[in-house]
Amino acid sequence: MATMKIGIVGAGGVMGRMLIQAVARSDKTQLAGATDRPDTPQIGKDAGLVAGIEALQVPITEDAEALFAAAETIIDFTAPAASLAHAELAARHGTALVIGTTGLSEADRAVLEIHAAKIPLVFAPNMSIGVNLMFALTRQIAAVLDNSYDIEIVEMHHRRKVDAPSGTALGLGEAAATGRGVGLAEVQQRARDGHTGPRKPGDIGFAVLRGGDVVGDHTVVFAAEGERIELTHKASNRTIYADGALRAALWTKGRAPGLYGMDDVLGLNS
Ligand SMILES: NC(=O)C1=CN([C@@H]2O[C@H](COP(=O)(O)OP(=O)(O)OC[C@H]3O[C@@H](n4cnc5c(N)ncnc54)[C@H](OP(=O)(O)O)[C@@H]3O)[C@@H](O)[C@H]2O)C=CC1
Ligand SMILES: O=C(O)C1=N[C@H](C(=O)O)C[C@H](O)C1
Repeated sequence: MATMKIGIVGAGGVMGRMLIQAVARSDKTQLAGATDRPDTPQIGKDAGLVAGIEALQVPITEDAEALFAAAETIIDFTAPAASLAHAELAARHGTALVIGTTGLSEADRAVLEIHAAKIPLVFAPNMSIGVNLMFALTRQIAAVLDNSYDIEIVEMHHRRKVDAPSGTALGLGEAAATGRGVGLAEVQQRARDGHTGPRKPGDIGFAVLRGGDVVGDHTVVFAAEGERIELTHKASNRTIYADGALRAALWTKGRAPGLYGMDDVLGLNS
């Protein structure tokens, strides 16, 4: 069976290195190339050595144009502006794209939608199986419980994380709002401070913690008078994200253009 040629952008990042390891580990994929931001010390180094494995004879370059021309599918865990630039390149080259970057605005998502008219593009704030099941469970529970159950979403991540709430927390908020048949924008409480007054029925609240090396913890709380349901996911290893992204990349083969999520990849919609 022919292996899929995968390109990794943001190759020197924490997830970039995990993705290089995952591509090298799989017998279904080969590393077509790897890029990072110009001026980073990783440029010119071997992608395998940067990822902490054996040399792969693939240097990390700053030439994204060449990478998008050479690869069948690109995996991007970088930063919002970089992911938008990569989506434009992917659409121009007809290269499938998997984006795990979080912190994109509504306007950014609309831009992805435009590029996805030309290529299969999988975009998901969390590539793990567990969290994607938790999205579905959150939607189901929220559809059953009325506003006497207050929904709060708590997340904790490592001290390096730059966006808040996490993309996953916002995804859980979307799932809860969808279950309740409301728009998240109308009911979200992204932060509380000072004399806030009592909680409004129907609000969906967020609380964010940052510290140490926490990979990613998420809890959805449904709290009523007399009882509380809590759904919790704790990531202890980033391979769940890298393996999920690789699964998404393989899934794009022969797929029609469009903007897809991990629920499509995992068959959670059928
Ligand atoms: N969907 C999911 O399952 C998951 C999503 N994430 C998300 O992935 C993203 C990355 O996370 P993480 O790996 O921890 O972050 P890092 O900061 O470690 O890595 C990001 C990498 O992208 C590089 N980069 C930035 N701009 C560009 C550019 N224009 N071209 C090429 N490379 C660029 C950075 O370079 P430099 O350092 O020089 O700026 C860095 O190497 C975050 O948004 C995070 O929330 C993380 C885990 C799971
Ligand atoms: O930055 C991270 O590390 C993570 N980001 C994603 C998010 O914002 O939800 C996914 C995961 O929680 C790890």
